[in-house]
Amino acid sequence: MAVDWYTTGALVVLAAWLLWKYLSWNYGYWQRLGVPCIEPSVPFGNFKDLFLGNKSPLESFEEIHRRFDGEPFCGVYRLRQAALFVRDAELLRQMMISDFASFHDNNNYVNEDQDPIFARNPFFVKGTRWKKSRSRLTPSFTASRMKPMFVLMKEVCDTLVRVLEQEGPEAMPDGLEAWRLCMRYTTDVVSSCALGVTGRTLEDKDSVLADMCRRLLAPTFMTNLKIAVAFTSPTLADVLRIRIMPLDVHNFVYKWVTETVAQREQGNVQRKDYLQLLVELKARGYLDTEGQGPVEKSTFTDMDVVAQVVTFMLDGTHTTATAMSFALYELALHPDIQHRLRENLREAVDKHGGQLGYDSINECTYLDMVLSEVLRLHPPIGHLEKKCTAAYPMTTASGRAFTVQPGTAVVFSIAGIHRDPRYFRNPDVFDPERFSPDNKDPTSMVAYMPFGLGARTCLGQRFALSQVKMGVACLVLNFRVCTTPRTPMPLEVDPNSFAKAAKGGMWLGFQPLVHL
Ligand code: HEM
Repeated sequence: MAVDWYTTGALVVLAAWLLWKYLSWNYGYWQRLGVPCIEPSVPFGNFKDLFLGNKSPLESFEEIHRRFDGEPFCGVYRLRQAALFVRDAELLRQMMISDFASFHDNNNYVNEDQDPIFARNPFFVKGTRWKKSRSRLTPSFTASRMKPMFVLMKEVCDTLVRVLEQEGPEAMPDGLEAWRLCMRYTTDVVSSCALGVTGRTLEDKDSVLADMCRRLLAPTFMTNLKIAVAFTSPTLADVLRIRIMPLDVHNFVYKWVTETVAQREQGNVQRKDYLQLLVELKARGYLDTEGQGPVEKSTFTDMDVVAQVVTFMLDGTHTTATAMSFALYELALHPDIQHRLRENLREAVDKHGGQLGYDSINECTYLDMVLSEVLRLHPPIGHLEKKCTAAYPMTTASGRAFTVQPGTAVVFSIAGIHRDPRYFRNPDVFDPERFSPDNKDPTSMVAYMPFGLGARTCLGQRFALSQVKMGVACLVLNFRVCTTPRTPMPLEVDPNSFAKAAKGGMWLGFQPLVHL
């Protein structure tokens, strides 16, 4: 049969044109509403560098925040999806706190069949299911339930010091990669506080547990790509059967947690840890709210227990290891601040019988100031994405009214707001004094949101701060943290990182202090 080249050519051109039309048909959306936006390009919209793996999500969103200087919000396109990008801290508070009913869902998606564990993480749960899950878990994170965990954290801190006394000097002149070190610490703290088991990842950095925790949300180009596709187009994610958690990691954690639960149930073992609360929740269907409100009974399965342990393992290790390693980095770069912190910590510890723990940590205001500034300059979660759940009227800067339609993604850059000179003077400078109780500027405090804002604010904030403060305090009290020839200066963000990470690693030296 003779090939009709004209017809074939015409069909190819038509198919290409239809594809181009399909990918770009939404690109006039913001212009039509009079919302300022950047010209998008097929097929990536305004996120070409993110999809090609040249920039991390944190940097991509921060860059857009900077580009729209003077605008309270703008429109962006990710692939074909039109999203409203909010740049104004007051407006964000209005939308996410006062008008929460219009934005109660996060703009994310995981397929429940492919990722049953992630699908139960409160971060991914939507609507009334989220409300139920949040109220079921909130009692596990009260201050009174956190206090006994300081004793467990201190045990891990002692191991950290012991291990570092051996590894630190051996690793010179390059020093140690601080994120991995902090990840070993946070993994051991979380294993101890959440599961009541000794993680031993500090003693054995190549342990299976350390590997599994790192891979729960492996910072790779493929992970970022899968997340970007799933968040932008759930239908495409379903068709491609996208799974975010690797299958071997899923199988490992499921077996590990259910076996531990069975041991507790059979042996009637009682411990004061998070898993015990979940076992109680599974048995009774509710947790004691310590007088905080009425209790509602619900079914809590083995998969629910596994999912909540993984939520703790994932959210409790990666973000906190990031915060802790950036704190050590800034302290290495600012020896004067490190010295002052050490003096303040010594005073607080002396005041409490030489014990590093709940009381001395809460006593040390300067530690709180340093950490607050670290979380401002280096928020581990650089941007957030919400979904409009009820039509929301707005007005452009030029006075034109429009409505944010249900289903529209509403995004904002925490990193961008935290470095916006409207809210923080000399925003790129590391200066803990901003958070001194006498200096706190109310305008800055409105814009400070490392743990998010509103009813969906981070559930583990108390635990996170306790864990990072204990880790930083024990290191500063026992070592001089310093830069080495391999320390990244200036620091470049790893384009594959989801939570902020330094490209090439965060190399730092730890010189043991002589205690007289
Ligand atoms: C420095 C460490 C951490 C940072 C910076 C951080 C930050 C955040 C942020 C920005 C959000 C989104 C809040 C929003 O949507 O407004 C969030 C949510 C969440 N975080 Fe954290 N987090 C940290 C540690 C932890 C820890 C240790 C846990 C658990 C033990 C945890 C559990 C959660 C959960 C369950 C949510 C979802 C809450 C919901 O949607 O209801 N986080 N976190």
